[in-house]
This record gives sequence, C-alpha cells and structure tokens, in this order.
Amino acid sequence: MTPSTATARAVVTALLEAGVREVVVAPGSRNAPLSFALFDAAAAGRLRLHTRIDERSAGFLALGLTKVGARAAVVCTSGTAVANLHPALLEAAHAGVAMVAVTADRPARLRGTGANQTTDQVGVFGPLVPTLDLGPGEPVPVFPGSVPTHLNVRLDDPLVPEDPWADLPDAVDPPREQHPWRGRHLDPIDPGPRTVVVAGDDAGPPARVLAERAGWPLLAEPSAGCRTGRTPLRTYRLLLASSLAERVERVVVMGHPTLSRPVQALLARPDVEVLSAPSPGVWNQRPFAVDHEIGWGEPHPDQAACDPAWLEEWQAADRAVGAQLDRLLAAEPDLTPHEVAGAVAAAVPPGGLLFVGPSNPVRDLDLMIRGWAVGDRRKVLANRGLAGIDGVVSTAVGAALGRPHSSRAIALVGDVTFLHDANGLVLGPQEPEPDLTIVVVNDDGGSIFATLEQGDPAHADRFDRVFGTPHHVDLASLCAATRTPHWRVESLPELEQALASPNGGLEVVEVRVRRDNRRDLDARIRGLRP
Ligand SMILES: Cc1ncc(C[n+]2csc(CCOP(=O)(O)OP(=O)(O)O)c2C)c(N)n1
Ligand SMILES: C=C(O[C@H]1C=C[C@H](C(=O)CCC(=O)O)[C@@H](C(=O)O)[C@@H]1O)C(=O)O
Ligand SMILES: [Mg+2]
Repeated sequence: MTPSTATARAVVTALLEAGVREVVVAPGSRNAPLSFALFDAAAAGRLRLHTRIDERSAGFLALGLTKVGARAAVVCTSGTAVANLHPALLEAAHAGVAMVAVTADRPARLRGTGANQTTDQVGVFGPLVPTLDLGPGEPVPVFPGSVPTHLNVRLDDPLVPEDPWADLPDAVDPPREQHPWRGRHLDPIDPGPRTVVVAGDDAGPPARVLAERAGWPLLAEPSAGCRTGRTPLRTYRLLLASSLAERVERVVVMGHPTLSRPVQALLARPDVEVLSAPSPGVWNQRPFAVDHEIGWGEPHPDQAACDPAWLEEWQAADRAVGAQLDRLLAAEPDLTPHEVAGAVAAAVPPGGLLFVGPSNPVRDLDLMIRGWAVGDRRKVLANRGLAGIDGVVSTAVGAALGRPHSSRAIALVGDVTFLHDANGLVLGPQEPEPDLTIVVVNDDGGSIFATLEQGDPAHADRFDRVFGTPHHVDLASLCAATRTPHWRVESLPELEQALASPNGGLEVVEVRVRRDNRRDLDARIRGLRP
C-alpha cells in the first residue's frame, strides 16, 4: 500500500470514528487518495458521498448537513480550492457547528516553492479555525466534537491506490453530538423584576421552558429553536418601541441574537439588568454589558413564576399589533414579502424543516410566525453565525438531505442571496437530491438597504448602483440551466398552491415583489403601536 493511500484510509477511519457519515468531495488530483478511500467507504455503506464542483458550495453543504445532526466533512484539493471553504468554516466557527474540512496538500519539501497548486494551507483559516497538519505515517488527530476542524493532509505521489480498500473498519454507531443545552435547563432565577427572555439563534427549548415556568414574555428569533407555545410574541420587535418596553427591568438572553436593533437597544439599556446564558460559537462574549452569567443546571421544575399580569399585558399588546399588521398588509395593493413569509410559515407542517436566508426574509418571517405548538418538531434554521448571504442554497440543501424524516422542507431566501449561491443548484446525476422547495422572494436586488440609513431619499441618486444592485436575472432561465423545476407565482393563492404541491425533489418557487416601496412599507410597520 502506498504511503498516501495508507494516510487517506487512516483519515477516513478517523472520520468514521468521529461520527462523520456524510462526506462532500470536490474533485481534484492531490486529494485523489482521499477520494478513492471515500468512494470505497461509501460503496461499503460506511458513509454517504456527495460531490460538488464548487468548493464554496461544498463547504456550505457540509455545514447544512452538520447543522441538522448529520455530521459532515468536506474534502478538496490544494491551492485556491482550500480558500473556498473559508466562508462555511467561519460561519461554522461563529455558530458552533462541528463540521470537518479535510484539505489535501503538497508534501513538505515543496512548501515555500513555486510548485504547482502549492500555497501555505497551514493556518489558512486563521485562528478561529486552527489547522491540524498531518504528514505521511503520522497518527491522525482526534477531531474535537463541538467546533469546526481543519485537517490538512500532506500527500505525495503515487496518489492513486493499487487496489480497492477491502479491509474497511467495522461500522460503529456515531457519537451523537450533544448540544450544550440538550436535556438541561438554567438554574432557577428569582422571578422578582419585570423580565423578558430574549432568544437568539440556537437558544433552544430551555428558553421556552424558562419563559413558560417564570411567566415571562419570550422574544424569540425564528431560528431560536423555541418559537413555540404560549410565551413567544409575534410582534416583539414592534412592541419594543411601545411603553411596555420602558417597563422592562431585566432581560435573560440566550442563544445568539442578531436580528433586530430594538433588541440590541434593549440589551444595551443601562437601566436593564442582563442575565446571560452561554452563547454558541467561538466568540461567545456578549457585545453588551452582562450583569450576571447564568449557567446550565439540571432540570429544575421549581422555577418560580412571576405575576401573570406581566405576560398577559404583552400578549394583549401582541394581539393588537398583530391584528393591525394583518390589516395593513391586506390593504396593500400588491403581494408583500411579509405575506410571502407568512404563507411559507403556514406551510411548514409538524415535523417540517424551514431554512431561512438573511436580510429581509428572516426579518419578515420574524413578524409572521404564528403560534406553533410545542412538540410539533418544526425546525427553523439559518446561518446566523455571521448572517452571510453566501452558501445559503447549499446549506439549505444540506439541512434537507441531513434531516430525511422532515415532513416538508422549505427554504425562504431573497433573490441576491439565491444568486450568490446559484451553484448550489448544480446537482450531478448521481447525487442524492433533497426534497426541498426553495421560495425566492425576488425584488430584483437587496431591499434591506432601503430600510437602513443608506435608504434615505437623500442618497437616492446613488442607492441602486451600490446598494440595491438590481440584476434583472431571469431566474427561470437560471433554473433551466441546472434542470431545476421553477414556478413563478404572482399571487398569494398561487403561492399557497405551489407550497401545497411539492414535486418531491429540488424545486424553486419564485415570487416577484416590489422593492421600490420597501422603505415606506417598513416605516409604516415599525410605526404600529398597541
Ligand atoms: C457574503 C455576504 N455579502 C454581502 C452581505 C451584505 N448583505 C446583506 S443583505 C444583502 C442583500 C440581500 O439581498 P436579498 O437576498 O435579495 O434580500 P433582500 O434584502 O432583498 O430581502 C447583502 C448584500 C452579506 N451579509 N454577506
Ligand atoms: C446588510 C447588512 O446587514 C445589515 C442588515 C440589517 C441590520 C439591521 O440594522 C437590521 C435593523 C433591524 O432589523 O432592526 C444591520 C445591522 O445589524 O446594523 C446589518 O448590518 C450588512 O452588509 O451587514
Ligand atoms: Mg432582494
């Protein structure tokens, strides 16, 4: 057996022992020993193989698979291919997703020379994703279980094995990565001050359990993993501009809140006491002052409850503002992005999966999710580690592939986000295909900027060129190029019909909405009060 084949087979064995059962390979020559070993392991049923020609998409595919518990590795050749994995690994680092990147490298003697496809791959992802550098004959290091790993493998000629891998290791049950909060809850908190619970990305069920037991309003983002039960407030980000918010004395913050400035403003208020639970990701220090760090205890049924009137006040205000919002949207002459988000949310059945893109789609969804029941196992995911618009299609594909028991898988993304990872639609004829409906809210550009400072009419002469960035891309033609079924809908009933008629594979439903009125619509919505 050649040294490179031995190294590659040792790496694949270590991946299997670490619970990796999904591997995404981007084609290359230097990683050939790894690709052959992975092919043999897949043929023997030890793992599922995916191939992607775009390493950036391949990395996000592995991220999406890992986010739903199907721990994945992505494997690529040397050179610029490696750098294409950086966006997915950065997102993984900041969101605490334990994906694995295996990069093939030239042998040590060629480092620092002008040899082809040879660059400095050790530490290429910076200190946030350190490199484990492996040479021939060296023991493969153990992959850490809760953070992304970069394994750089130096491989020398001959790269092609002399024979197939026959003596594969026995299949073992992969260790189930336990989320820090799984089966645990926060230590009891005194119910005294008027408190709200802020649940950011990946806060998980403990946030809901705490809010329910204490009787506190729950301000949960769509991907918080706890937007269920009786305590989440649909219009919390609007209510934070009301007099109710002025009476908040304390906030318990869990997960990684990133969506809205009203929440960030609440957390920064000097008169508000902040209790912070551990935050996911590599930089878990909070960007606001924390008065008390609170930790995971064992399940505590004895979280004392506060005066129920506090939550009842918020719930009444939420109903009032929610009704005003529904009336406002119904009165709009055109289909609004908020109604699109509402239809998508309504189309997610129990056991369903929803992957939501950044920018306005996740914020529109935030306003439109209504009363999902506890225990229905709806899963809402987003790349909120860094809120990038890159790799979102591929992450959604990975999540759908990695959670096959989902009753329905839908993605809700903006048009620029969709275009940014159009290569996520490139699916070879032998590739596992997800049952995933991608709803693209197409307003021909980035409408989020219209709602920010740069959207002020004073900048109208420059806005579209450098912020709105209209593209006029024909999404039907783009989908046709990858043979992805495409359905353009013009109305809410048509959208609801499309959502009710999944084709069982990867499909795109395009909804055209206006961008020219976004700033005004957003301002009128923000102006709603109880
Ligand atoms: C990789 C990356 N590039 C740029 C940005 C900045 N950005 C945030 S939202 C956005 C526009 C998104 O447009 P779209 O997906 O159409 O959503 P919309 O704002 O129209 O709702 C951009 C460019 C980013 N977050 N990530
Ligand atoms: C476009 C980018 O991201 C910005 C998107 C929205 C954020 C925001 O202010 C939302 C306001 C709200 O929903 O209340 C904005 C921010 O966090 O300040 C983000 O930068 C981008 O290029 O980063
Ligand atoms: Mg857009």
